[in-house]
Amino acid sequence: MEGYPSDTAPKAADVEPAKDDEDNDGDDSANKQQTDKKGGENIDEDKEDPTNQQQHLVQMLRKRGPCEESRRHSERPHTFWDTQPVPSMSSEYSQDNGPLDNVKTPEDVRAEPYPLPAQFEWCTCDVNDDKELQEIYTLLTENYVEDDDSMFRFDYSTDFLQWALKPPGFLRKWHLGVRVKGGGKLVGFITGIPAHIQVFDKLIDMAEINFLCVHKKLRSKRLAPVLIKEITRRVNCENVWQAVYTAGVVLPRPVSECRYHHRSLNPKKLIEVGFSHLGARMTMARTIKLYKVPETCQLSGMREMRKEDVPRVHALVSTYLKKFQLHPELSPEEVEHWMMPRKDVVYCYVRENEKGEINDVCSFYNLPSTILGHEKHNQLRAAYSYWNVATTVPLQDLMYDALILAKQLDFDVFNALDVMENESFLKELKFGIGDGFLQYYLYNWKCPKIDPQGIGLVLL
Ligand SMILES: CCCCCCCCCCCCCC(=O)SCCNC(=O)CCNC(=O)[C@H](O)C(C)(C)COP(=O)(O)OP(=O)(O)OC[C@H]1O[C@@H](n2cnc3c(N)ncnc32)[C@H](O)[C@@H]1OP(=O)(O)O
Repeated sequence: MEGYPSDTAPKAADVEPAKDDEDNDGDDSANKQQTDKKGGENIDEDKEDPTNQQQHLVQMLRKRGPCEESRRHSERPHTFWDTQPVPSMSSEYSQDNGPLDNVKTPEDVRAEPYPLPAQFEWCTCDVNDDKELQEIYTLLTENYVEDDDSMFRFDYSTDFLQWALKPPGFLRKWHLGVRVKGGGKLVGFITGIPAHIQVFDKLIDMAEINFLCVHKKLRSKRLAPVLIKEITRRVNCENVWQAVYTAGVVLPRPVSECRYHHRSLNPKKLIEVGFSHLGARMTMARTIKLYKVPETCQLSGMREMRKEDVPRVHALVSTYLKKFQLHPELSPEEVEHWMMPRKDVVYCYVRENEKGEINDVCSFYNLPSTILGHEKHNQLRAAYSYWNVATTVPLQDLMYDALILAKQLDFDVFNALDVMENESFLKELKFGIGDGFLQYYLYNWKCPKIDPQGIGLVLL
């Protein structure tokens, strides 16, 4: 997937902290609140109620819908997408749940790769080869998703790419590259990984498509449609006819429109680098205090997930995900792959009770961004909320510990989409709404539109 709130922006909106946020400044101690008030920083002195201001701003942002650029993008003709089996922008959402194309077999699939402009050639990338992995890393780190103002660019690490691209059953030929002819520089990339995705009542073998990237010097030359057609061909050759993907841009046609929310962990740095801004009538000191979290977990029994936890974590996660209209059906091996902690890549914690039982689990992954052209800071350390299941405590309490753990790991910001049951904790835990959308898409599938709360899928 792509994870900036829209291709447009990773930046949190300038949301002033709500008054009740001030009253709940991280360690949730009543004593502390009193001290604060005594301490002379009279947070209630403003005539306008900041709670109302925040709600007003959130409502405005919600009403505004996709940013203007995305809207223009969606209203123009789509030379490529209009030829593909995706619902058109103008049609009503379907009440059915099924494929758009006629049923085909791999024998119907074109045998030869699609032609590329003369100076380029296809390559199948080998992420087990350090040199090739480094080439992919360089292409992405220099050319992948940026915010609208080109202040930040995703910086997926090589370890992250290995993890993202080699789940159980991965196919090397779905790691597709474009090189300058003669084994030259890698200039284009797109990947698929296999997944079983449930959409309403149907379970479908799909490809999850990600990491579409064309070198900056080769933009707007219609290379992306060729990459998409060739990955489609390679996926179809395996008798797979549907795909799921996310993007910041609006294309024909989202099955769901979700939003990122951001929780500052290191507000000073976030403000210094322009990710967020000091709210009106806020000082840096008050902002730092507002976002302070305790040093240690507040729930008892929180510990890192271990290999022997896999069966139980699988049971918890797979039962939980069934609630959502769009979700992956994960095998125990997939849960092990996606959730076992990997340093600097993915973090997963379980809550074990006195009887040694595990009933709650939270996880987040590490996706930093390069900060472009900043003299003091060059990397933004962002944790992204992943699979979280709370059965013995409120989800909010579990996620509060996730924030604490992310802070211990020195993350600057904790990002979460409004998918699954995340709305239940976003406001209380002082997340600010992002300024863009993340669109979810299905390829060769029509179905009713799904609310963010019906989405049980997080793509990397
Ligand atoms: C069954 C199996 C199916 C498998 C496939 C399922 C589909 C998978 C689909 C891919 C899922 C990817 C999931 C992710 O990885 S989302 C991440 C996308 N990557 C980036 O944003 C990185 C930075 N940007 C770039 O590298 C380039 O700008 C890209 C490569 C994005 C476009 O290159 P360029 O800027 O040089 O443009 P062009 O002249 O070659 O081509 C223009 C055409 O491309 C359409 N376009 C632009 N952006 C996207 C986009 N994000 N998804 C789909 N289509 C996109 C655009 O609307 C236009 O078509 P049309 O509007 O005229 O019709």
